[in-house]
Amino acid sequence: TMDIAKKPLWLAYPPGPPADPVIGHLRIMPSTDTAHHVFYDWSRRYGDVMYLEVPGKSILVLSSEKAASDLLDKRGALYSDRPRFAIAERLGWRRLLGFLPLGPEYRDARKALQQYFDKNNIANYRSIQEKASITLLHGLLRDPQDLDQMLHMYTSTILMDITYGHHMRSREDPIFKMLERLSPIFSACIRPSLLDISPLFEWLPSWFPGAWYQDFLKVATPVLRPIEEYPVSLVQKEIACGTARPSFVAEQLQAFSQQGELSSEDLHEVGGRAFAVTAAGTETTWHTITLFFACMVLHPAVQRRAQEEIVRVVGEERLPDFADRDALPYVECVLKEVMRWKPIGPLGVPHKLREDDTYRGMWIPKGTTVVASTTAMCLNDQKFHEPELFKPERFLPKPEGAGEVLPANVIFGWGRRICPGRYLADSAVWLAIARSLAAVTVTKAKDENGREIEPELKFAVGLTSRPLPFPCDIRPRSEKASALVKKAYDLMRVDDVTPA
Ligand code: HEM
Repeated sequence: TMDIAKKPLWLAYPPGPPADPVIGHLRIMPSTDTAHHVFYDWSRRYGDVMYLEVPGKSILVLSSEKAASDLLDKRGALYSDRPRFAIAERLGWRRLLGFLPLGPEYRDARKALQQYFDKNNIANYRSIQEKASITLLHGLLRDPQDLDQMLHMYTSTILMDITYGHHMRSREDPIFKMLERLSPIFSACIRPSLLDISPLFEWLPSWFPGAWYQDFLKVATPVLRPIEEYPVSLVQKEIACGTARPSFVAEQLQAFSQQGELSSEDLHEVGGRAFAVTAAGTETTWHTITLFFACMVLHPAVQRRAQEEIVRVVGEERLPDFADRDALPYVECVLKEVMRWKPIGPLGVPHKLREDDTYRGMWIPKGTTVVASTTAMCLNDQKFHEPELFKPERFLPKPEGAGEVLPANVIFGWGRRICPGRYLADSAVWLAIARSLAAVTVTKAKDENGREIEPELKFAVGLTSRPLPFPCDIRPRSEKASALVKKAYDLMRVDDVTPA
């Protein structure tokens, strides 16, 4: 009501679907797993700046790059706050960078992460990624049916090493076991609940309709404590023994201890910053690579063309490396198209508006949740021809391709909140893609009668859209390729057991 009082009479709210009195769009508000599609459909009717209201919340949905950049980039000082994520808060995740409201705590944590994962620092993490990629390829050749878990292992290995200096050697690693239990928790974290409307609903019994979160919180909370605290405690011990490897946490602990004895508050802060990396980086990167494999199963001609490019440019005596990247334009197109075709962050992460604002003569009240729809931007037929189709050539320059462009913002977000892990994500995904193309060929699996199984791609959608495991057949691309992988793997194991 305060908002209405302040709104000048001559300004209207942005358009949106018809609303009911009092409850606004509550009856038609889509569930989390369909919201990206429904918002996209609505945007075709009501435009790229849409306004929705439910009790306790107003939502602005931006469906074009122009609107997202005008507001989230150019007016970043106004549009970079975060709405509250009630479930995440109850889990003790209030401090995670991605969920933190603006303020000194956010500013310091953002700065630390941004520096560590800065474009110029990413080169330092190449050998970590290369080793993880060898383990991945070796695994693909040995246990091809475990694709999904191996890809999770690949991104976890990289992030655990960079963040904690922790070497994950096997899937039995206690930290990997903890990470595996996190996935279902992440997806529940942003499910709308009565808690979004009022914290008073905290006292509802779990049998009450809509109070699903009570049972969930009971199960999830004990899973989370150790994953935030245990890896940091390992680094502390290693620092004490002088065996700590360089890592984000080691650096942070050192920085904090320069200001005096480490307090438990400091440890909590470092733990939170580190866990923010795990939480935001592991699954997103993993799901992107899973989606790549799905695309290759569905589009054998694309896979063949990318493999031919690699053989032509890199040869068969070695695996592709970061230095080859610029010489592999088609592989680059494949990576982009995987990110565009079914974006794994279908609605990005919502921002929040700090002050009343106006845009194109429309009124947007303070406190509005602002969603930049990645899905709508990726499906924009003004920018992408036949946007529903998986067509990497669209990104090749004309006349060979369509000369289309995928701005990094669309995938990695906007303004001050843009993903600080985007350079690492990009290089980890590229390496997995390029090396997998070099080492293996994926095809449709066959049933017992030898008939090909058409994989049906399904997604579990929360904050991210996770491609569910699908049947496929993974084989060495050639004898030579598999020998290369085996040799690299054996060399790495020798290095691993040889004292430095
Ligand atoms: C393909 C993989 C990835 C995708 C698609 C992705 C995408 C995103 C998006 C869309 C956002 C929200 C930006 C906004 O609010 O406008 C975000 C935030 C974030 N990402 Fe990523 N990300 C990926 C990988 C990573 C990695 C590897 C890391 C860690 C090194 C990371 C760390 C973060 C953090 C900490 C935030 C919160 C930033 C903030 O609120 O200030 N992400 N990411």
